[in-house]
Amino acid sequence: MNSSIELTDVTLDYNLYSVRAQSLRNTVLNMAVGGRLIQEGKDVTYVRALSNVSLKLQEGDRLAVIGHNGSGKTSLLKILAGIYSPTSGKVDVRGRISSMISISVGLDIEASGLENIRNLAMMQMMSDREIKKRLPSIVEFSGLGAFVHMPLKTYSAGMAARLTFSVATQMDAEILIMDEWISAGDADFQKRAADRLNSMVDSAKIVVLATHDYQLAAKVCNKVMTMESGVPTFLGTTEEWLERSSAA
Ligand SMILES: Nc1ncnc2c1ncn2[C@@H]1O[C@H](COP(=O)(O)OP(=O)(O)OP(=O)(O)O)[C@@H](O)[C@H]1O
Repeated sequence: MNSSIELTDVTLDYNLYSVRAQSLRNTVLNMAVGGRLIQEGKDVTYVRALSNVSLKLQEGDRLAVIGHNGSGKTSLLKILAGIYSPTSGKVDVRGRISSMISISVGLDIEASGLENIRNLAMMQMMSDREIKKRLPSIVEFSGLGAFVHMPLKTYSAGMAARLTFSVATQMDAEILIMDEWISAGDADFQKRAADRLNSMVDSAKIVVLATHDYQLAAKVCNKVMTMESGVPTFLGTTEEWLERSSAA
């Protein structure tokens, strides 16, 4: 089966259960940073993080999603990864997805590194057989050694990052969804992490990468989508985008 992504008029609202708009009286409700705050009566009741986003990607496409803080990049990736359903519109994603956005959500600080690796792998939809097969290489790549038997609460931030990265990048993804180019661990680990990410990007059929880094976008991606307040402001090839940016 061919991998593909098709979004049609996708809108995503986050309900806020009413935030008194009076406290926002002196601020402009909709600014360049963040999604659109939607007001009903006196209260702000939801944030429109994505507004009528349509997108078609096929095998070979590497899309960079670029925008200010709060413009909707992560929300879009979460929709693609199936973490959120859209408020309206249609999402059709075909292919095995590896998403490197929400993986650390499933960490259990009381459990050992090894138990956490198993849990995270299960959340990545790996089968028991696959986990068993891949466990040694996940542990080896993490470089955590005997620490994999210790509870996660004894880990430094960098050690925990090594663990999640090692699991997230162990799958053969057809569709790779990334929120920023992950840089985990110390200098030595970062070099190995970059090599692994590069090879994942090479072998994935479709890549979607949210980034603030224009150079990285131009290097890795053949398509670019820019976003402002949840609205796509440009969608085209990287060459077109570079031409526009240099003309602007
Ligand atoms: N759980 C939530 N509840 C309410 N609003 C949210 C929630 N998550 C995100 N938002 C809002 O949705 C909008 C889009 O956020 P999103 O995280 O998608 O932006 P982003 O482009 O990824 O930002 P950044 O570059 O800072 O990571 C923002 O206005 C944000 O305040």
